[in-house]
Amino acid sequence: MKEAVIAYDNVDICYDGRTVVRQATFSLQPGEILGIVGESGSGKSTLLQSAMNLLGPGGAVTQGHIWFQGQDILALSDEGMQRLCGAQMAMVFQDAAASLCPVRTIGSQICEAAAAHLDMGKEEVRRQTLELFARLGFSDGRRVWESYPFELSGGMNQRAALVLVMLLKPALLLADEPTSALDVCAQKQVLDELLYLRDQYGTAIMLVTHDMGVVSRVADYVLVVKDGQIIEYGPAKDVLASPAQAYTKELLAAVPKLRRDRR
Ligand SMILES: Nc1ncnc2c1ncn2[C@@H]1O[C@H](COP(=O)(O)OP(=O)(O)OP(=O)(O)O)[C@@H](O)[C@H]1O
Repeated sequence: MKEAVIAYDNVDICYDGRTVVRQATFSLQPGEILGIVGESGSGKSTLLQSAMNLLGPGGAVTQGHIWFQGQDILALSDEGMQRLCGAQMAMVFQDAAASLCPVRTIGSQICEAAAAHLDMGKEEVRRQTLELFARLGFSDGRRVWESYPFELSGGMNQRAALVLVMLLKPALLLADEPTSALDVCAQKQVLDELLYLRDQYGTAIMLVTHDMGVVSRVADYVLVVKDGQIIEYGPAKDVLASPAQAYTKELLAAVPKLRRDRR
């Protein structure tokens, strides 16, 4: 078995002394997509944020280890963490525009992020980005490159954020509800981009979502969190076909018809 891209080993996470995630243990191999589901406040985002040391001042991992490609990330210095973030571990959020700078074009933001992590000139970054835009079916890639985030739809901003991730080719993408704010059409395009990222670059993806339909479409494994505890974890096809926990059945009951039409 290959080394895990990321492995949580008996992890507890607290905010201001209150434990909100308990004994989390799971791992992802290269190219695997893990769907993380559970009701609001169950600890899904906290799990993602802990991998990037983004818990904020009141938050801390108080027990266990998080291993990234064999390195104990909780023991990394700030510089060590900064080297990992972006180049090897990237994150996308529900509101892509909010994570982009409002007063700079998509193109200049892609160039800046690429300059921080890639040995590539601006012209080459532009060429590769426009090539990816074209391959991913953007109808007018040049316009997107020259646009400010507010000039684009939420779906287009999310897709552009994922193209930046594709340039960086990280080993791990943390995706926090990347499709929740989008209409059905944009949702499909973003899911297709996640699959493209995984298939082309072998990126493993931790995907937080409320939507079991999204899980059924792209996830290889599913992790169900309730009140900070993992209550079910296994191959998506098994968990979706015969959930062991009543709570998972309830989540599934909210989806009228599940389709795994891409796999
Ligand atoms: N910065 C913070 N400070 C204090 N408590 C926090 C902080 N962030 C999250 N929490 C608490 O931690 C628990 C888990 O929150 P988290 O955001 O991880 O849940 P979630 O499953 O991602 O919810 P949602 O689906 O609504 O985004 C909640 O009780 C929440 O109130």
